Amino acid sequence: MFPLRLLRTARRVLPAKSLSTTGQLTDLTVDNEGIATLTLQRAPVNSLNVELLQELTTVLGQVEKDKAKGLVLTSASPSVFSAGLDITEMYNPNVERLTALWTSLQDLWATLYSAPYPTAVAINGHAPAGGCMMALCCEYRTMVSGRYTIGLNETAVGIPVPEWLIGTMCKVISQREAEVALNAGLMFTVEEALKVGLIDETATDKADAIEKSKKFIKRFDKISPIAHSLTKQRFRSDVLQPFAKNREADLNQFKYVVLQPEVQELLGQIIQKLKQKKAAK
Ligand SMILES: CCCCC/C=C\C/C=C\C/C=C/C(=O)SCCNC(=O)CCNC(=O)[C@H](O)C(C)(C)COP(=O)(O)OP(=O)(O)OC[C@H]1O[C@@H](n2cnc3c(N)ncnc32)[C@H](O)[C@@H]1OP(=O)(O)O
Repeated sequence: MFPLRLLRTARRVLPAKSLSTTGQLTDLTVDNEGIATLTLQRAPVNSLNVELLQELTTVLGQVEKDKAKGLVLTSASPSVFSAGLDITEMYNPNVERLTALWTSLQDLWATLYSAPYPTAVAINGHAPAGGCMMALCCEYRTMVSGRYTIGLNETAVGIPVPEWLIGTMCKVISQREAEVALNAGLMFTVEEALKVGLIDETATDKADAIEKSKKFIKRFDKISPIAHSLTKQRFRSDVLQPFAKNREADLNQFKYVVLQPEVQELLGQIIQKLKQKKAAK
């Protein structure tokens, strides 16, 4: 049996104003064709803390409920799509908050990865770790050309990559490319990302990236929503189903790893480095 939420029967085209909302950390607008644009706006780098993760999942639920034609994800920052998980949430953490952080990340991944509507991302800047994760969940990736990087660098910050995220990456680039990159926490330049297929096309700027993303969403105008959502589900179910069974173990492993003294030391060093970099600017 398929989860009921995947049986998407019709898309509604509502006037822009009826669906648009602005949360504190995100902005949702819907154009006249019914395409939703969700913008991350947690300055300065859209790092994913508990509140941003939860707000994103709530807004995605609203996009689904309102039957938008599709979703474009982007960021309000001029040079960063998202810096990934908020490192300060993992350093000397309160364990309850650490639990909420990982549970909220799991919720966001599961909701975006299994979204029954078409999804595209306009990556307008750096997209390390959790930033790359959100991009990988979408069905189409456009990235603005420039000196930006994208990739899953978790091992570089002392965190092993969970199986569901490895699975998500291996659906997009070859297992060989993924293994080489993830084991060493390598980041890709825009050109490298295009070459390995991590992104689908480049864009000249954010407006161009959004336009290209919308063009992708419009490909589904003549496709039955049920045919689209069930086919998407079938492609992704081998990653989604084991994840659903192992959520608790995944959470426990994350907490165990993050609380190791050597990981705490590494996170402290990264925070220091980021501070020094800022001071040197
Ligand atoms: C089975 C086992 C389970 C365990 C599995 C666990 C995890 C795996 C999977 C996925 C989850 C995701 C994990 C993560 O996302 S970890 C986070 C990794 N992120 C990074 O390493 C990015 C670090 N940041 C940067 O590289 C750069 O900031 C940037 C994004 C390239 C942007 O550079 P720019 O020059 O534009 O800005 P600054 O560097 O000057 O930064 C400005 C400002 O933002 C602060 N900041 C940057 N990144 C973060 C961050 N990730 N969290 C919190 N804060 C961040 C930085 O300190 C500056 O702050 P200031 O107060 O000085 O203004």
